[in-house]
Amino acid sequence: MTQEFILETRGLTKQFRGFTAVDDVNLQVREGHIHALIGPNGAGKTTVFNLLTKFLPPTHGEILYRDKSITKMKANEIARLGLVRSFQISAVFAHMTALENVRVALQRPIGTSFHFWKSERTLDHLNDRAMDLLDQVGLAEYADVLTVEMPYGRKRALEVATTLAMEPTLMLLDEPTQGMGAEDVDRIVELIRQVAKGRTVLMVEHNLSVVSRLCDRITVLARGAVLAEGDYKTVSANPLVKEAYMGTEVEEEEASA
Ligand SMILES: Nc1ncnc2c1ncn2[C@@H]1O[C@H](COP(=O)(O)OP(=O)(O)OP(=O)(O)O)[C@@H](O)[C@H]1O
Repeated sequence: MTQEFILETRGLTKQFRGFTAVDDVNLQVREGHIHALIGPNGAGKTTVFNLLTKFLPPTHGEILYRDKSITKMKANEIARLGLVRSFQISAVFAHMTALENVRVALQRPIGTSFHFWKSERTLDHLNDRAMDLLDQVGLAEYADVLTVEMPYGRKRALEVATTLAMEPTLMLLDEPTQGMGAEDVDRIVELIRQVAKGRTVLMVEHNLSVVSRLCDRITVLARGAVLAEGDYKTVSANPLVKEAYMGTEVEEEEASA
């Protein structure tokens, strides 16, 4: 039994016309952890995420969620199980307010079932729940602000709120601090720490300072394969990781430490 792992991959492989983008990856994500997937550009991180969230079918291998194979399931089916990927900003409606966006997310159908907010609860309940989610991500004061008018970092927080609306057990975050200034990064780090309470988070993240502050476990990918795994101290001291990151973030991190 491997109950302690909420998500596992076994021999996960993706080939694009003979090019192996993901090569025999065995990933084990422990329940309750914040787990990062890192690696240099082109390492296969996004492809792994796309395989996990059913945007792509694997060429070989298996994906298990709580010990059950989800390899052949569709995106909406795994969302119903609680495995939810944070939506990109493009999926947030620019000309709706923050509150309206969260309400839409709460009413989003997942497969054949609807969130219970949709049918049985009154609009007031829906508003209360949406406000509660905005509050959780520190956006209460932005409730009536049009999304298009919100600063970038706040839009990313809104994206987290719309993901929370799907009631994830395992939340997949795709580069949550990408393109952010230091102040927004700090805010998002704190936000992820908050929302990770009582759930598992798997994130692709380039910012190694964020990874070192947040993550319990890190898997390093290089050329599609797992290069190293462990806590930040262990993987950042690994010579293979240093070599893969030559001239990039790990060295810069150390220089600024
Ligand atoms: N649809 C596709 N068709 C062909 N090759 C692809 C496709 N998607 C990804 N690749 C290739 O697979 C490799 C891994 O790409 P991927 O985007 O998963 O890496 P990544 O680690 O997310 O990189 P980055 O950090 O730059 O986002 C790259 O060489 C990429 O060119």
